[in-house]
Amino acid sequence: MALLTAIGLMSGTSMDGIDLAILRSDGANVLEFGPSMAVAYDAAFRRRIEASLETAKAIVRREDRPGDLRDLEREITMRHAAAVKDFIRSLPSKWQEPDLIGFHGQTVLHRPHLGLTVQLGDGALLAREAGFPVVYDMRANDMIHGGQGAPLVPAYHAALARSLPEPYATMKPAVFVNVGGISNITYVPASGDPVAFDTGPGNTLIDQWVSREGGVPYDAGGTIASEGGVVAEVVARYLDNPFFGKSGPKSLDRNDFTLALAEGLELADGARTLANVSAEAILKSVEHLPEPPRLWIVCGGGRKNPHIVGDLRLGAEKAAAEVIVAEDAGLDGDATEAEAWAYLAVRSALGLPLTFPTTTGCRAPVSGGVRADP
Ligand SMILES: Nc1ncnc2c1ncn2[C@@H]1O[C@H](COP(=O)(O)OP(=O)(O)OP(=O)(O)O)[C@@H](O)[C@H]1O
Ligand SMILES: CC(=O)N[C@H]1[C@@H]2OC[C@@H](O2)[C@@H](O)[C@@H]1O[C@H](C)C(=O)O
Repeated sequence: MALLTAIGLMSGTSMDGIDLAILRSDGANVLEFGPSMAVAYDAAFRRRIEASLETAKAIVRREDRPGDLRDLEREITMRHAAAVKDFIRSLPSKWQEPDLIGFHGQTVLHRPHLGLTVQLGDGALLAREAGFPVVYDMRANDMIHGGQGAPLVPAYHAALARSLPEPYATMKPAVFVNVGGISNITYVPASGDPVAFDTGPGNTLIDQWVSREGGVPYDAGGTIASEGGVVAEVVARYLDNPFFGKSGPKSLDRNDFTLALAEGLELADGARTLANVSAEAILKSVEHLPEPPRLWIVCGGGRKNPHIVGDLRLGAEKAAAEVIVAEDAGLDGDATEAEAWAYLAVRSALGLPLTFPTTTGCRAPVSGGVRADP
């Protein structure tokens, strides 16, 4: 089978910037990992993207670009192009000629029940600017085939699960948790298909809270939360949401959960309580899994919040499961999603499925993505 080298670009729901990674894959396994990089968005640009989520609510057809969304799409794409050029310049020579770029774009609207998902990102412009073929718009085809359009990272998690080091390789079922803006999980059994769905708020509520109440973009190292306590009634109110009672496939829009239920808390109590909400939301997913997991592998920015990981560990230990972060298994937890988009670009180029009935609810395994050549 062909071996392809791909760069993956992810700008997720946390809207904190662009993650980049490069790898070589045959579409089934990753044969070699290259370096990764992150480019942070400045605060003003992050606010502009945040504001665009409001504007995007007017979108009816996915090609609509109300207000300044067309300009913003161009700006996002040009920032990705600059990031790719910097990344390639920084790479050892053996990585400098990628076959493909996998481009996620910025999700500004996700309405799975309407079959509508919108990622701002002009793949043709990126291909021209970067000078390499681009695979983009990877969620749309899944929706056309009855899927939620998210999460897409499970195909990659399943590949990672096949190459975990001991003792983790044999600890199945294993669950990969991506604690990004929203959290999502991939359940990998010893045999059979992976099961995946979004599990609830990840970092978004914490970020919004500490930004509004404390003027900082995120609770670095969970230090703000360390000064506070969990307010159990608030956690209970969040977990009362009907979303948690539904089995998968299911996916969330960034704005499906808001700070409304946390209003009135002190800064530190709010940060601590919302970290607990993130952990409890993940633990609740066990109700919808075929069997209780033995191992949780935490990826995404939220693994750096010791309260999220600590609360998850406390809950998991009650069910005799172990919680590790990506690095414990030799993985790069900051780069996982960017790697996933590189891997998915390779699968798209080879015509392999990106999503499955058990991960997004599509009617049959389907490929996806649109290719743009320079
Ligand atoms: N040192 C840290 N301490 C605590 N939290 C952190 C730290 N670094 C990052 N984070 C959190 O992680 C978030 C970024 O996570 P990540 O990059 O996984 O999100 P994302 O790419 O938007 O993901 P997704 O697409 O899955 O929503 C930040 O907004 C912040 O809340
Ligand atoms: C529509 C959209 O962009 N969803 C994101 C978001 O962020 C996390 C979660 O919600 C997940 O469903 C998805 O991203 C990951 C990377 C995915 O598709 O696997």
